[in-house]
Amino acid sequence: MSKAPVRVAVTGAAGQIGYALLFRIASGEMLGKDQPVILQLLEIPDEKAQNALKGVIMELEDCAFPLLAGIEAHSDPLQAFKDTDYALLVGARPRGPGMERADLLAANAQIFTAQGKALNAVASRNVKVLVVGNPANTNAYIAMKSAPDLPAKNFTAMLRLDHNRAASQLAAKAGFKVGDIRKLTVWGNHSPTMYADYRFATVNGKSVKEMINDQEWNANVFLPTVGKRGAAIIAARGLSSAASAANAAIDHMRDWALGSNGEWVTMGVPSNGEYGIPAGVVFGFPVITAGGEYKIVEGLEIDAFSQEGINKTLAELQGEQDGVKHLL
Ligand SMILES: NC(=O)C1=CN([C@@H]2O[C@H](COP(=O)(O)OP(=O)(O)OC[C@H]3O[C@@H](n4cnc5c(N)ncnc54)[C@H](O)[C@@H]3O)[C@@H](O)[C@H]2O)C=CC1
Ligand SMILES: O=C([O-])CC(=O)C(=O)O
Repeated sequence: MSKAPVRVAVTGAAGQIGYALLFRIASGEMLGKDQPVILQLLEIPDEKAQNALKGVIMELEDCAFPLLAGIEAHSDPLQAFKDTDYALLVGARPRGPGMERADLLAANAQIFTAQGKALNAVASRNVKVLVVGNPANTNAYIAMKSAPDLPAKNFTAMLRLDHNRAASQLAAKAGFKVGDIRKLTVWGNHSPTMYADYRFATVNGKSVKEMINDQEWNANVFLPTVGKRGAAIIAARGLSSAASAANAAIDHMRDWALGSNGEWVTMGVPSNGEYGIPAGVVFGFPVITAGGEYKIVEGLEIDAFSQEGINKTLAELQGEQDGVKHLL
């Protein structure tokens, strides 16, 4: 018997990530090739954006995806989030050339307060929320705080792009297939301060750290390359990453919904105090997912270099949170 459709809300649906994301959700890449979906798309109440959204919907129709059970266009989050099972909060103001992420904080805080409240009012009580729009961790924190009737654990931020970037850099350096890496993680904020950590990573049972054996490369090449990759793409393309961001969003939601088969993945999730991260801070952690739930991998040894990296990204996140306190 075929499954009942689930509702997937996507904000910023007419933007560049939306354009790389919606077709993959509708084709079953996110929730499985047997799971029909209803897309509930949100754009700002602006004629140009709403027209662009109409065009995207025409293209979705023209794909004749068998799993696409319905498409809705909205300009009000209270309608877009009605009964939604999954919410991908992409819509936000992207960073342009020379712009710092901190500049985006105030503009985006307003958006995520309103959207958190709307989710609280009308979404499924089990809604799984992924925040992509930057600053992603803090926006997820704002949405979570604005939705007191929903479980805090259901609010997550996207660190998967950083994770995937780190995996590719390591594979290129050590000469293994990127899909063979296990036990990689990225701690902290989705920003240049993130701490990508391959101390536990293995390829076919062999330690990646031992394969590379180059702390100077780790500190002075690998970490800055991964941390500044978003800016490098903006400098090259004149636009921020879109296809790779959409791909990471698919990876994040797929693994959360369908399980990671015992493997580690990185998700930005509210801390329960693990690794000394204060409770409630939305932080990148290694997690294992199963049965629609994630579990933070605990008990990993944190050496002095890693502790310094974690402290730095935590301090940045706490600074961002302090900056929005008055809005919550
Ligand atoms: N977490 C991550 O790893 C990454 C995050 N990003 C972030 O994702 C966000 C989206 O990026 P793009 O799609 O490239 O931007 P874009 O500017 O192409 O599209 C954003 C869309 O969101 C819409 N929007 C703005 N405010 C909205 C609201 N309140 N409700 C609904 N829709 C709204 C805009 O009208 C626009 O169509 C940006 O904040 C960007 O910085 C981008 C790459 C990676
Ligand atoms: O850097 C940006 O503004 C876009 C982004 O989050 C990324 O590519 O990681």
